[in-house]
Amino acid sequence: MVFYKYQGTGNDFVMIDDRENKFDDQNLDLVSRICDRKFGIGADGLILIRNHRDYDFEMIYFNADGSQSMCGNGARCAVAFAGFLGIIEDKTHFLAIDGPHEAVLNQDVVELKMGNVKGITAKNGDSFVNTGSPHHIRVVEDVHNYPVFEEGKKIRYREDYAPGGTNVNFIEALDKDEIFVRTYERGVENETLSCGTGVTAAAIAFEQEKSDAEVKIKTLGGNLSVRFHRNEDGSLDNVWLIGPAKQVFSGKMELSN
Ligand SMILES: N[C@@H](CCC[C@H](N)C(=O)O)C(=O)O
Repeated sequence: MVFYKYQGTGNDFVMIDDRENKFDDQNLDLVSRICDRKFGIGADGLILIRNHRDYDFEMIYFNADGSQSMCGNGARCAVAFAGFLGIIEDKTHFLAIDGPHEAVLNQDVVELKMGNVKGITAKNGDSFVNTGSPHHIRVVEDVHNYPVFEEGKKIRYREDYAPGGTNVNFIEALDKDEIFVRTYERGVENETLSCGTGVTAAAIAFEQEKSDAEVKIKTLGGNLSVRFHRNEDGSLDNVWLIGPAKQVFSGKMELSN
């Protein structure tokens, strides 16, 4: 089977054109073997692109361990891949696990419209925001030297997030509209270089004053930006995640069960 590898600010994905529905999406062991960095291709996640009657395409996303959720960087990469396959031109309307999304593709840059967000839940000085995937957010002083893996793992498995768990983001303010974000991702069970739903949640938790905001984000894997509109009841719409998505290589894999 032919596969492609994409990365969106260092969050990397195996991409498969599965418009003929040949990939067994119930075989989660196969997904985790493909994503294994020593015994497989290696990636934070695997994405299938499938046909859908009402949309340009459907994105089926798996974390490296085979679990499923919404993936912002993965969706940006899926849009770039759909452009590469000729399924879309510069604008698209596609379906993901959390519902429909719009996106605009401009060379390597993808602007992705996220789902509406209910609001922010206070968590003892930290925050929680669901942007299609669950995200705990903590503001720290020196994010580069913060023990993201150790602290992230503790929060990920906390009882208040059981049984599903949560992703965990640590953020440092760099300027009035700029933050650095590091994320521990559930389903990868490690820090990734960037997390799209995570930086979106972090931007929403960070910028609580303005009704229309744009936040610049730095991650270990590159730069993103997030803009959104906050309604009077605290809910958010017109939430956009913007950044690069690139094909890095392609190859052929043997599919053995
Ligand atoms: N890397 C992703 C998030 C993927 C899903 C997450 N690990 C979860 O299980 O909630 C992103 O870019 O949003």
